[in-house]
Amino acid sequence: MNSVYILKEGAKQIGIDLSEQQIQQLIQYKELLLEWNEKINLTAITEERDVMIKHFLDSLSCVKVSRLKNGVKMIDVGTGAGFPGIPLKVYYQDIQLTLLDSLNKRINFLQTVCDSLGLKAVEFLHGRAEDYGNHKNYREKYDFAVARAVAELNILLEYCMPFVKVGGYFIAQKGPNIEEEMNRGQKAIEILGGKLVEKIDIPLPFSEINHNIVIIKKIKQTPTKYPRKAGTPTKSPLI
Ligand SMILES: C[S@@+](CC[C@H](N)C(=O)[O-])C[C@H]1O[C@@H](n2cnc3c(N)ncnc32)[C@H](O)[C@@H]1O
Repeated sequence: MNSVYILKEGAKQIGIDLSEQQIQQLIQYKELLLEWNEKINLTAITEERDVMIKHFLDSLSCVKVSRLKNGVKMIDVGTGAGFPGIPLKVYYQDIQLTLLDSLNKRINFLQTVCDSLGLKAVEFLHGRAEDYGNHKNYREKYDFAVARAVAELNILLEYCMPFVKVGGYFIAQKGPNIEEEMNRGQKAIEILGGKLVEKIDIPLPFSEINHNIVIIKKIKQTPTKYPRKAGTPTKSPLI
């Protein structure tokens, strides 16, 4: 199976159609990812097939969140090499996207990708979620915060909920078997002004693995003492 086939068919399995242009943008992204990965550490996934499935299709599975649509303002917290933010931007060309990561080399890579793919309305932030979450230009300014593979839910909630407007959503992309992690996150959801909406169990195309998407709605403002200073959410997670 070649990459184009995997993307086209995998997208159909998720329930979306990718245009020729979107396929070409993702192929170009894959080329840049593998090229830059030889110089800076971006991903441990280097087989083309795995990049298509475990990075691109997995990121695109967020489209299962019915509230996500063109026009929204979204921040991807701890985006790394751009997941899930960039594949979502390729699909919903009109979202206003902010990509945040604490590693500057990754931010440089993301700027190159967005320039090369012609993706507009993307903002790049280098720094820690705990610092930007307290900044007036970013706090409670987003319809959606998304994050994949950054931290356990109770820590991740403290990174992400401060960015979300009241009435907006936090989407956490998680692996299989997350019941315990969700139990440990209950308290943090409440403290930070959230309400669990649903957990969607999603089969990853061409794979045996099921992934989960946890959707949390922000129902009231996050108390101003959160996020605590950089490093504290990891050292003493809310429980
Ligand atoms: C394991 S990588 C995952 C990257 C990407 N989301 C993915 O799914 O492939 C975690 C990323 O989160 C970033 N990160 C971790 N803690 C962070 C924080 N407190 N603020 C901003 N970025 C953070 C790291 O620099 C790293 O790039």
